[in-house]
Amino acid sequence: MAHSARFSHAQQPTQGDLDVLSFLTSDSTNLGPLPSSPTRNPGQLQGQGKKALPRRDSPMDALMISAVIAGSEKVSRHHFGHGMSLARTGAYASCDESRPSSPSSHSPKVVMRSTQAPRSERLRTSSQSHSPSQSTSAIPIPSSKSSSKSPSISTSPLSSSIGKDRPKRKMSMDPTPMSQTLQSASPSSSSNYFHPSHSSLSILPTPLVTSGKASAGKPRVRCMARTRIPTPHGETFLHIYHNSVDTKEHLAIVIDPIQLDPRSKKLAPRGRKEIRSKSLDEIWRHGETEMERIVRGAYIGRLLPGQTVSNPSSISEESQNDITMSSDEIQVPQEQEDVKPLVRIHSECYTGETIGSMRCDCGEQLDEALRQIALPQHLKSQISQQYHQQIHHLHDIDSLPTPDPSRSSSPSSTRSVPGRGVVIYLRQEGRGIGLLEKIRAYNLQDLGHDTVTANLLLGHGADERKYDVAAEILRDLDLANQGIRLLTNNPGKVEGLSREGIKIVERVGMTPRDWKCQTESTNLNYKEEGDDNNNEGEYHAWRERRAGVGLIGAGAAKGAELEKYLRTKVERMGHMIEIPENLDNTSQ
Ligand SMILES: Nc1nc2c(ncn2[C@@H]2O[C@H](COP(=O)(O)OP(=O)(O)OP(=O)(O)O)[C@@H](O)[C@H]2O)c(=O)[nH]1
Repeated sequence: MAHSARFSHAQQPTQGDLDVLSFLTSDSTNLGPLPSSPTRNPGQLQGQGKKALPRRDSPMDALMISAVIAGSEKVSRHHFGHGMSLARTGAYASCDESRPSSPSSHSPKVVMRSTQAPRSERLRTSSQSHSPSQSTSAIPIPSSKSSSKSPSISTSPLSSSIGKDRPKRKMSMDPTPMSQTLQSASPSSSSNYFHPSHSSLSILPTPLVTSGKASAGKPRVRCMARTRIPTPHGETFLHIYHNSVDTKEHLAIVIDPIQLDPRSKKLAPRGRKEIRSKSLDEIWRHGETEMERIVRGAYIGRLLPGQTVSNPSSISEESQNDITMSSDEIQVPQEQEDVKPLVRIHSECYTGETIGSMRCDCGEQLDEALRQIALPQHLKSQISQQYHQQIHHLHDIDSLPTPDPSRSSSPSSTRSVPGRGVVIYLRQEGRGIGLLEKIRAYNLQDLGHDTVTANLLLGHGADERKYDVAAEILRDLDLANQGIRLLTNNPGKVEGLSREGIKIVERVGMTPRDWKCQTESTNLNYKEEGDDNNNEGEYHAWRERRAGVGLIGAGAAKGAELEKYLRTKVERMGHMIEIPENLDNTSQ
């Protein structure tokens, strides 16, 4: 493809272009550090010609090339080809011309040059041309006239400013867009509820919330939204966090049944506080509407059609207890201390969690963490006979998940209370090196290296994760000081969180299910010899679960909400699937 226009004289390749050019045309057997002379004149390059520069198609390490390209913020993949031609023509030449097989590469007469500036430059030009405060003429646009001149080495600062002043991309933590959008949103509004064209009223400057005492250098976090998610382990609240150090959306999956289930509320020890986000619940701006609060999830209890929202900040701890007690027909025992929330700091693992990779047990661990957090806990208590009778009326004890046996003691001195806690899901894929690098590490592992060596061979640390954001999220959920039980086998996590000021009262270990299976299996063999009450059922249940380790719940998704979701797909979106007859009339 030939470009009809040429660059003006005023344009000049950037240092990044020159770095890549120099690297790619250097002796491929000597892949040393990149040349970095800033004063090099592109004209010299042109003059050096083929004598000084080896062929571009000499064997090169593709990995190194991509590393160089990725490392230079001024170079895009499109420059790769253009840069080759620069060596001969001093301009951005067409891709065709840069091919060694191209006739033009042997004929100095045919010189085709691209007028295409780097993409970032084009974007900048375009955004400036749309900006009312900037004249579009401030950016020289290559004209077809000037391009006819030769030689066409540019002298203008074509991309000299690219990347220099560009602010680092940060994820927005400003609630303004949502507020603006919803500011004028009201059910009576005839226009589109969520359309950004809604005029905005003045938005108060909302300083980014740092939960708790902020000290210099600590990341700041804000919960942007939360919503209720039903899972096989019970209902959860998924919280989406933004922060001031990276652009990742870290998550908090809160299990706290007292927020949704009145029975759990009655069973919970008095004084138990709901696990809520301070930054989400606070008032984001004067005059924020009920709908804004509902949409971001700053409501209390369960949303129901047509419901209005109550303001969490207006409900004190005392009045929450009053709510519990006033609706109580039973006298809940007075415990000395509630069981501490169970917390798991989980690092993202696409392969383990999404495609059920059995290279790791991450998917299973996520599932197991949610399962354990949801388990009722045993609390030491003075339980009266009367309480026992009342509690059996209150709910069907057998329908609850089995309490965690590791926490049980004599039934006469304990009672079952709803489990609670949170999984902080950090987007630190591959122990912080990212998915791409983890995949490369897997290939090294296939060659016989272990996970640590594979990381090191790729130039990474064995574990590059940090826990400062997790600590701030815990602080935002008011779990930093009251003491948590941490679900992990990793001493680095205990140390990392403690260093960030999180009070850990207990470490709860996680045994891989397969190892548990093997234990069960041994027990099974032993019991099979003479004991009828063997654990065969349980053993097979464990085995079954291995089939879906990447799924939360490790089994089939089901429930009324799923049925409604499927029914809508069939009835409203034309999905080609038959609703089973027995569901046809029941789940409307
Ligand atoms: N680099 C690398 N990361 C891996 C590999 N396998 C799993 N991971 C990542 O490791 C993280 C999980 O960390 P682990 O060290 O397995 O376990 P942990 O969370 O530190 O420890 P526990 O709390 O005891 O589970 C996730 O981010 C996974 O993506 C691997 O082979 N190489």
